[in-house]
Amino acid sequence: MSHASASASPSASAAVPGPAGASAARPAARTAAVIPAAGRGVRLGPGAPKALRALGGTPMLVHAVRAVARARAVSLVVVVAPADGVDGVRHLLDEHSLPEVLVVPGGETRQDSVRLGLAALPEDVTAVLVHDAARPLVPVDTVDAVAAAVRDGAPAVVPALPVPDTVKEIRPPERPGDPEPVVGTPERSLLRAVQTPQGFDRLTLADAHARVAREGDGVTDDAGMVERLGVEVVVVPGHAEAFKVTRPLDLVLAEAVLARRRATDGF
Ligand SMILES: Nc1ccn([C@@H]2O[C@H](COP(=O)(O)OP(=O)(O)OP(=O)(O)O)[C@@H](O)[C@H]2O)c(=O)n1
Ligand SMILES: C[C@](O)(CO)[C@H](O)COP(=O)(O)O
Repeated sequence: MSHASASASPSASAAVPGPAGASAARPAARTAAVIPAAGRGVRLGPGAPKALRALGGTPMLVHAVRAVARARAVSLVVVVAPADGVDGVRHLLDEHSLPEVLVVPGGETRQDSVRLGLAALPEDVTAVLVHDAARPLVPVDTVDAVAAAVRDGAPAVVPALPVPDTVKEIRPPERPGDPEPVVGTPERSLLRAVQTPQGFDRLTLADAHARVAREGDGVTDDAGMVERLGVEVVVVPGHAEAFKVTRPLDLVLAEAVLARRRATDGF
């Protein structure tokens, strides 16, 4: 990401061959990253909001911003902060030499926060990567792979890994506390555990969010919203270190991964 100002810049244009081989002006792709960071981190346990919890002495959010900003394709980063914590997050990013990152207030759900982040993007942004602050250790190669697939024309891209466990589908028990009846075992070779950043053509993602907001329906990831539009989502390889810090044990693992990186790579 360039260290120029994050404010909107005039659209660049590139001459590209049209369908009949003629040359037509098309806006050059400008890729932004939206980082939802407005969650409380209830599953991680008591403490500061999850994105502000320390990992190797640095807030998780700062790791996540640096991880996506390292990608060459990303020219703008928007952080979606807790609505009552925008000034604090602004200050934190300034302290960590990230003044060019935009900070906007988030909403009640992840879906609301992503929608608010999208609304803050300048008009010339044509591609968007949505990345959880809670995935602070995503390798830059994964970010690059997602951005490249969008640049190559995929309207929606998810990084994902095969699922190591056998997965059961259950039916909610009739009485809370009763054992859960198993209703099926999906074919594991066809399952993928989905990570972030998820990459999108900007208009496709905005349409998907508008539709889900209208229908008042919750979906746990952005690609799931695009699927509802009937638009194809494709998978690129994810990475084991792009895991989400959700529960206390995840933080132990993240500290270990970071310590190993610092010992071997120097950061
Ligand atoms: N209202 C919300 C809820 C979540 N998120 C963000 O979405 C990402 C993935 O969500 P998750 O891991 O579920 O975070 P939390 O909602 O904070 O966790 P929990 O459900 O345990 O409270 C996180 O970076 C989180 O900050 C957000 O921006 N706004
Ligand atoms: C977007 C996501 O990280 C993809 O795995 C995930 O769906 C977020 O879910 P959560 O319910 O906010 O943990």
